[in-house]
Amino acid sequence: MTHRPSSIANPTHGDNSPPVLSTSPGQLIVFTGPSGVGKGTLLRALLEKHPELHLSVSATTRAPRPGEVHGQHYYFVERADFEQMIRQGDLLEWAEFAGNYYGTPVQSVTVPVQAGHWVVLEIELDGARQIRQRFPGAWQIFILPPSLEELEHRIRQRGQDDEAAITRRLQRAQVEIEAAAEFDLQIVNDDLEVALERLESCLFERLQATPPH
Ligand SMILES: Nc1nc2c(ncn2[C@@H]2O[C@H](COP(=O)(O)OP(=O)(O)O)[C@@H](O)[C@H]2O)c(=O)[nH]1
Ligand SMILES: Nc1ncnc2c1ncn2[C@@H]1O[C@H](COP(=O)(O)OP(=O)(O)O)[C@@H](O)[C@H]1O
Repeated sequence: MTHRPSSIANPTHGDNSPPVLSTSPGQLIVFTGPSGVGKGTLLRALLEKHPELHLSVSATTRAPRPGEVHGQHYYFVERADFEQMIRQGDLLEWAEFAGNYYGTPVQSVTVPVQAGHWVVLEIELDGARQIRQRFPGAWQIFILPPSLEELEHRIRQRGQDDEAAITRRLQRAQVEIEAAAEFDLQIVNDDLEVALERLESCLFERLQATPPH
């Protein structure tokens, strides 16, 4: 467990509840699921078909992977800067995952949602729980792997993480999967096309009533 400065409050750790916020006139959609399950792959395919969806860019202290671009995949920041963002209230939610901080900048959500857009967050379990408290109107989707063996296979064949990072991700995966029932919708990402079709149909059926601007 990484040292957490005592002045940094995290809503999932029993601190004062932050104010409840509205997703109107837009929509807020949260994607959660264990590392390696295929969230990024599914989201890329969804956004290609539906460029009207806005993907929120998170801040992280993780080092960039080859090909990752600052401001596009993540805002890559130092730990001290991230902790300052927390203190300043610049993050809607944040969590530590596999030894690094991850968080959603307030502006990445409030500006497009207030402009009437549909905003997608791809975040881990602690963060999804914080968003559920702050935005009761958000729609939360959990992506499941067909099995833990297939999940490990996908993380390994992606070839992006060292052995220690893989172990931390797999340990956390079991905890996250146990929380899947908390979410509004669960989708098993076995066959990618089937999962994408289910995601698309559920998403647009559910959100049709308020189309994006
Ligand atoms: N709470 C929170 N989690 C995030 C955020 N951005 C990314 N994550 C999650 O952090 C975890 C690790 O992400 P990453 O290092 O990119 O690894 P990957 O999911 O294995 O590709 C994943 O579960 C992401 O969904 C964020 O802004 N807040
Ligand atoms: N349905 C699927 N079947 C087989 N492999 C998949 C499927 N979905 C994703 N993958 C692969 O699994 C690996 C992890 O996917 P990724 O999207 O990076 O996961 P996440 O964003 O959840 O960490 C990638 O190599 C990706 O190509």
